[in-house]
Amino acid sequence: MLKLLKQIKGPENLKALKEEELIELAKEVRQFLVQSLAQTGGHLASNLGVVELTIALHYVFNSPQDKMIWDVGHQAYVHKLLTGRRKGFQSLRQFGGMSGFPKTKESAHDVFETGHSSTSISAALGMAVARDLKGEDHQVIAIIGDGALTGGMAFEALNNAGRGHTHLIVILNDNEMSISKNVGGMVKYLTKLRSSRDYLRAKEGVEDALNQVPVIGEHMVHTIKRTKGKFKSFLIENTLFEQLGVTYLGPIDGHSYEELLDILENAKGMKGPVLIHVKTKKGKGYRLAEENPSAFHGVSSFNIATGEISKKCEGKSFSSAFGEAMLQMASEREDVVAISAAMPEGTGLLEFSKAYPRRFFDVGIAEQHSITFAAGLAAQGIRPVAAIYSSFLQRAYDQILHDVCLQNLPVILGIDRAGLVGEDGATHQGLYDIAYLSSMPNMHILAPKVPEEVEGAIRYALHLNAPVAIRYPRGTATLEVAYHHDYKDVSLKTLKAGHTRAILACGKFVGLALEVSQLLEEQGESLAVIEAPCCYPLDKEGLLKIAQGYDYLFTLEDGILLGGFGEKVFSLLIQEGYTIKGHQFGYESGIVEHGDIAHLLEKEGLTPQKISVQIQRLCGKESK
Ligand SMILES: Cc1ncc(C[n+]2csc(CCOP(=O)(O)OP(=O)(O)O)c2C)c(N)n1
Ligand SMILES: CC(=O)[C@@H](O)[C@H](O)COP(=O)(O)O
Ligand SMILES: [Mg+2]
Repeated sequence: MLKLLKQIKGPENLKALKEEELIELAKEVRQFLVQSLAQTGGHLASNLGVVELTIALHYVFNSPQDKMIWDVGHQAYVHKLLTGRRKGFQSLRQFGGMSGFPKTKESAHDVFETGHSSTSISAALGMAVARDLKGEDHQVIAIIGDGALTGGMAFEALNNAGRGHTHLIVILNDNEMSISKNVGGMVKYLTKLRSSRDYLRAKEGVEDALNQVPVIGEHMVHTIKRTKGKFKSFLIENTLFEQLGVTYLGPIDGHSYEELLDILENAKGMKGPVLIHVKTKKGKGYRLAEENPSAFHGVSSFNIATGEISKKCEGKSFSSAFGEAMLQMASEREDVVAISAAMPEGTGLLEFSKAYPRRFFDVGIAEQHSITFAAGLAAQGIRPVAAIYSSFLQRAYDQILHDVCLQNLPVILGIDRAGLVGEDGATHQGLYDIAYLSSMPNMHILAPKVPEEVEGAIRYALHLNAPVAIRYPRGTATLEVAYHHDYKDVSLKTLKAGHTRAILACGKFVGLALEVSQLLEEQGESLAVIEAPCCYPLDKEGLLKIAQGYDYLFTLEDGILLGGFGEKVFSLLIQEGYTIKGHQFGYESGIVEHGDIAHLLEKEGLTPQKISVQIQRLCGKESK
């Protein structure tokens, strides 16, 4: 059982294996990944696809002297396994356990942290230039997927790399998949490269060898044998990459060690930037994942035989409510269109994409573009709704400010995964959106507290005719129907009366505020609960009434405190000449690591228990 894998405590043990043993090792790695992730959950399909590639990389290169940068980083599990972290898989993505992404603190082999897409080539180029400036001698390798290559930054980096002579290696892992099927012109181009035999021509060090190989026919595949070895890869000239100044090698079979070891060994000695096009199969080796890679992209624990997911979301998620509401809006208004940046499943827009293919736009992993594209649509009278996860929307800060808000264009942002997302960790927690959006002119931020309010929020946003962000969290939330409202107006709403003290909350955390109030009530204390359906701009009139009616005001938000909702509340009160005692509850630190949400909230002091104790203390009372 896992005879070879168990011997591997680091890349040196891998290097001690014979080439023939690598095939068996790949089997063991796949077996381990499926069994382990069936328990813990994680990013399965992408990792199953890069088993041979990662083994070959660690066989040929010397990590950590040679630097490997994993784009997105969700496919770095095999790298973790080969660099002494097998035991860490027991606690993968759990609170206090091993991260699902590369982490510099976790291992010297993780040289650059990722989580968001399309950063690897820029970082690799920076590291390669630093190496040359410092007179060092090592390799820098970026491993980027075809999905991540749809992100503009990857092209900015290639463009930059291509104009210089800095040596770096870019591995393009092409499995024709993003989370869903990959989309766009680049994908078509890669497909053409995968199948084309017209371009084949030898290049660089193999040109001499090529001259000695008889030309079999203009359109036939040239097998190029290197004098020193058995370099059988195809070298295609005039690719887009070549024209940018990056040597293109491939495409090769990413599950064949013969091809992988050969090409990696050769790429080491080449000059300038080199891109190796590697074809792989997402989900390889686990039939269910091969057949449906999207379903096994990111999973929670599952049954290996049936693929059935064990932890199901109970109740309707905010994302599904958003998807349903968008279907409804589209049926009512012809001007409504939906935009996704490579996340139609995650954002609940899959049905919309099928029902309204002409009004649905998956732009790839291109958040920046998605927003300016939406601005263009809005400028011409269309009503675009772009559904993007909170943390990925950070990519589009200036597009929202410069292209949408300054022109006051009616672009609606469906900000999914706002607040804690849990297991994906620091790179993915949606903590910053209120802080950065509320400083933008003309922007409105709505925060439905239950999925049932999402449709009302979209209707209200459409009626506003201005930039509107609707933020809602991962998963679901439930509250008694009596607390729901229909977003006909966004004035502050008192959900529960109280005297002297009030808590003002927004979004899903309104539920938490109600729990705090309940707990205090059980101790004979009162705390009024007030909801802000719109976190920004604030309902000034309503807020001034609160300042007059209570001695203490507490705010509660599922976001970072610095620049957040609470800060805006207290700052407005100060501006208006009011002083009120109180406190802001939210995330004090800008970094919240991975783990299940319950543990994270406990650590952040955001449980009913901890908040109520804190409130009592701040009011100079003992908790009972
Ligand atoms: C900026 C950003 N947007 C969206 C995502 C969500 N996301 C994670 S992996 C992924 C697909 C990546 O596809 P690819 O790079 O081809 O890797 P594969 O999963 O196919 O191995 C997406 C869209 C992200 N991590 N970062
Ligand atoms: C790696 C990545 O960024 C995505 O796969 C992300 O993990 C998806 O998150 P959800 O599971 O919340 O859709
Ligand atoms: Mg891919």
